[in-house]
Amino acid sequence: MIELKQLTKQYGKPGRLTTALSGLDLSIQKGEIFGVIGHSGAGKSTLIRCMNLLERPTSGEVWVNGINLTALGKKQLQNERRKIGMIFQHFNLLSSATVFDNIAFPLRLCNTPKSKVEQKVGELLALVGLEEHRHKYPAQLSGGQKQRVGIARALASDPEVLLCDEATSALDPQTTDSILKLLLDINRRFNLTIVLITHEMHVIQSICDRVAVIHQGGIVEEGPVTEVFLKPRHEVTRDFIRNDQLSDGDPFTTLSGQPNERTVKITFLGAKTYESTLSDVVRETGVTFAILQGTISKIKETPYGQLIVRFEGSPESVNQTVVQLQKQGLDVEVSS
Ligand SMILES: Nc1ncnc2c1ncn2[C@@H]1O[C@H](COP(=O)(O)OP(=O)(O)OP(=O)(O)O)[C@@H](O)[C@H]1O
Repeated sequence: MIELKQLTKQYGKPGRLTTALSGLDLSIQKGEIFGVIGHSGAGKSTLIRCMNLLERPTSGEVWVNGINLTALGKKQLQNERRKIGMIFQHFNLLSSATVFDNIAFPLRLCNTPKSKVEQKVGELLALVGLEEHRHKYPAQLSGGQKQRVGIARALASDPEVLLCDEATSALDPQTTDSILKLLLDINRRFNLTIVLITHEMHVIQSICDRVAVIHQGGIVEEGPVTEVFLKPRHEVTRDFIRNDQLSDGDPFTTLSGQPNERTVKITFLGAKTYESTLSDVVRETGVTFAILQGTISKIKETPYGQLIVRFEGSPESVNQTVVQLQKQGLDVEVSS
């Protein structure tokens, strides 16, 4: 659906160049919600703005729906851009236009008949839950309502892709969740491909199917959110997860065990999260355990659990416990 090939973007003049993206490759499938996470300055905004050529890459190609946007002339690019909606952190609404007129703007731009504009904007207002606010101006709306207008406006031209540039970063946690829910609903109803950039792991965890971690203009880790979130490989990814869980130290890496103790990290995914595997196995092997840290939560709709426990028992019975847990399909990592 979206293919970025060897994308490079440099700003500035020769001799004083900043490289925002360096030879980045990325592939996003139709109908998925794809998140890009990275720290400030990593290149997120540049990346998402290159996807509709709001920002022209210095080199490389941007393919959307089988069309190489980077090779198109002005007119053709304008046509293709209509299929790519975008929403922004600060909403970018026209302050002197009503909610209705903001949403109608892209339709009027391409000379849509008045009755069709009325009908389409009416449908979009219902979709984003703003029917009662159609005559208000942006200044009379809350942040969440403004973003709903932004979403409705982005959907007016029936796009195939929706790009979200830090769309919830200016909102409080509750409003963020309601906007994320709306995006998920739109994704499912219309099979709309959604690409979002964020610096918040919570956003990725709530609605994304896959995630890429961007650092210094390149992708350092990429995969299904369940994999990247539960088994982060890159230090930057681990950083995001640690900060998100507000943990002030990981007992898995900071505690050293006694000879008859072993610290292990057990990861439960899906239905296994709610099964009694751990207590069944230790009852059999005679090992005792203390829970040092634990989380049970969801990644999108998939439940998961992660426990850091200290097993105590003979080395043989502890080893047997680990093997048994793995046999039951749990992911068990033993601290070295
Ligand atoms: N118009 C510009 N001119 C010069 N340098 C720029 C421009 N836009 C971005 N940069 C630089 O490119 C790099 C990537 O910036 P970008 O805004 O894409 O990062 P980001 O991950 O979106 O950061 P943030 O989360 O702070 O918005 C940074 O070093 C930034 O200073």
